Amino acid sequence: RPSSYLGKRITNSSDILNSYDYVIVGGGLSGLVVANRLSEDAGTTVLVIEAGPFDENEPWITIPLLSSGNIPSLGSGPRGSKYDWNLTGISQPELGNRSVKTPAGKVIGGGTVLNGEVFNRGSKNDYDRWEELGNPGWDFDSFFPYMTKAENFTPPSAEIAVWDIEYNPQYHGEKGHVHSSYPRFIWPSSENFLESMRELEIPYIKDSMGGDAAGAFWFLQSLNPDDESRSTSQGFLVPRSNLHVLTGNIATKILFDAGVATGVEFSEGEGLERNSVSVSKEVILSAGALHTPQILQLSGIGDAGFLSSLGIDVVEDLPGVGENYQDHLLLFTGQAVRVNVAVSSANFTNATWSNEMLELYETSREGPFTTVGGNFFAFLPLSTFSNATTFISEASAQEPAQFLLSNTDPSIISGYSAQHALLTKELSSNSAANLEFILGDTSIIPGLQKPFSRGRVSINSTSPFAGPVINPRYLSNPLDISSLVAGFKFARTIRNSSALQDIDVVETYPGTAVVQTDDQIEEFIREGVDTLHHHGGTASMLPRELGGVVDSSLRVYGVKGLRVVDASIVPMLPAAHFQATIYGVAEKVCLFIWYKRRFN
Ligand SMILES: Cc1cc2nc3c(=O)[nH]c(=O)nc-3n(C[C@H](O)[C@H](O)[C@H](O)COP(=O)(O)OP(=O)(O)OC[C@H]3O[C@@H](n4cnc5c(N)ncnc54)[C@H](O)[C@@H]3O)c2cc1C
Repeated sequence: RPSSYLGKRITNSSDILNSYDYVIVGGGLSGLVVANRLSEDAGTTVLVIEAGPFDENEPWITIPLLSSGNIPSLGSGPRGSKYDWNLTGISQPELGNRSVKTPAGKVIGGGTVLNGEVFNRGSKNDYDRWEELGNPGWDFDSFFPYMTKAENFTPPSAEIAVWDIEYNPQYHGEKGHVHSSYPRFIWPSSENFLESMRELEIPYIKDSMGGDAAGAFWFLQSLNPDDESRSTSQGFLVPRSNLHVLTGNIATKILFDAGVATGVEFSEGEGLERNSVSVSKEVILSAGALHTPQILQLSGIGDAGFLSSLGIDVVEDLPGVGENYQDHLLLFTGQAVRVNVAVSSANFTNATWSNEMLELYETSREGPFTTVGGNFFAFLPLSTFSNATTFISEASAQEPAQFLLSNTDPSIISGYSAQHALLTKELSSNSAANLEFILGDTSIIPGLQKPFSRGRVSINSTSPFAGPVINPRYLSNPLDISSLVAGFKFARTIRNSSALQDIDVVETYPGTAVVQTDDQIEEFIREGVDTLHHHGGTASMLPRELGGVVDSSLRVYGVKGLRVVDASIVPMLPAAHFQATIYGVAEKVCLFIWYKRRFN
């Protein structure tokens, strides 16, 4: 990782130009990808405004295992640190009124500095749905080249390849700026997990990155193979004199003149001076799925009645802003297990062993610290682990509107109904995953991939420093808890496979005697389920009559000179961890921007 950005780095707002061709709000994953492409043209001026600072290459960010937060005795990495917005959602009735902490990167690189480094893509069908919802050019085949464009793939080394890790070069890019590679260490229990999948007749996928991702596979990490350190979107910050990066400043609103975005207002913090910068071509909003709707609403774009109730002048009545929120849900507490192998992640409770392994990493970049705690997982269609017919009849009997908040605009109900129909159809698919199973030697964890529940992110104050109100509405559609209950039971089936019994896998928590019946499992899930940090949908790319906020070129409806480019635009989550997809979204939008520049 570059220890610092060598281009024009600005901390004092008086040092920026009065006007730029493009101003990008948010220097996270998407913002930096767009900044890179736009500034390739030396005659184009680009400013990135980022609320957070540059990080300082702290070991709890760069060392994969330390930063993953997956081994409790090694700390929680950057989560909860000064690089985190430290947000919390509002209390959730379906979770026993628990509020869920929602980490989000407040740093150059955004979520890519905080994330768990899992780098994978969904199945073809996951993206084809985006086009089916009315977004031409976003089917898998059209979108795929942009996902690979961002990637800098390194094939598995000879020592790793002996684990049957194979790859198809056509599924990867080699010229992008985010590294994807396999760590130099394989957890010994992975072999048993691999064998247990074979035993349960789950397809083994040699390379899941090309659109066939329903099965079990080794996963890539966003990992720089040169020094086995975290690879972030900071790699896209190529030093150029026409690319300026202003840190430590919060964008407070987008400025409009007669419906055209003319600039951005920003400030170092509450009670401090507000400054502004003009823009001659476009404002690109890349503040992430939790902050983008906040900035839109503060700028007068959102549901007109709601904005007026807060005294905000309406620039465009767009009820979809902040709606259609989706997240993957993970049962982090899962089933804690104990494996009987000499080298397992349980060994980290032994400080001597842990220090030896850290030294191994520091001296030769080898050993378990190169991993994020596991190497292998499975993304499974519903029929693999449950009776899909029951789910299909329950979903078919649902009236979608009943699962949204009572004050939901009719356009959003139409959009959700269209998504609900696609989700229902997928319940019978063998090529679309419904749940993910993270297979590690301290836990077997199910994660919901195709949520039927939809939440909302909004403001309740006109202060840009107040933070968004996050109402994820987790499990508000009961189909989601049913999937997780079935997944919890299947995790026990995996554990009981003879391949895992060969290493004496024992469930240590919650324990079969304590949590046994469906009701008990359900209660256990409600008490423990957590965010998988894949927030999306809050400025969805959908037709306007389906509650959309941006069109298929990611332009905000009804105004000129403003695009949203980040996880907010994803209309339905793919069954995959999110970053590899979002890198593709940010690469793809540049095509539209270039096209407009050349031909308009
Ligand atoms: C803890 C955690 C773990 C994760 N684990 C994984 C994983 O293992 N694998 C995976 O694929 N994905 C993972 N993700 C998800 C992935 O990192 C995100 O989906 C991705 O970063 C989203 O990119 P984005 O561009 O939408 O937003 P971000 O990367 O979040 O960038 C948004 C940027 O905008 C800035 N910003 C916000 N508001 C303002 C404002 N008003 N003014 C100026 N700047 C502002 C933020 O500070 C931030 O830098 C994880 C995320 C988190 C938080």
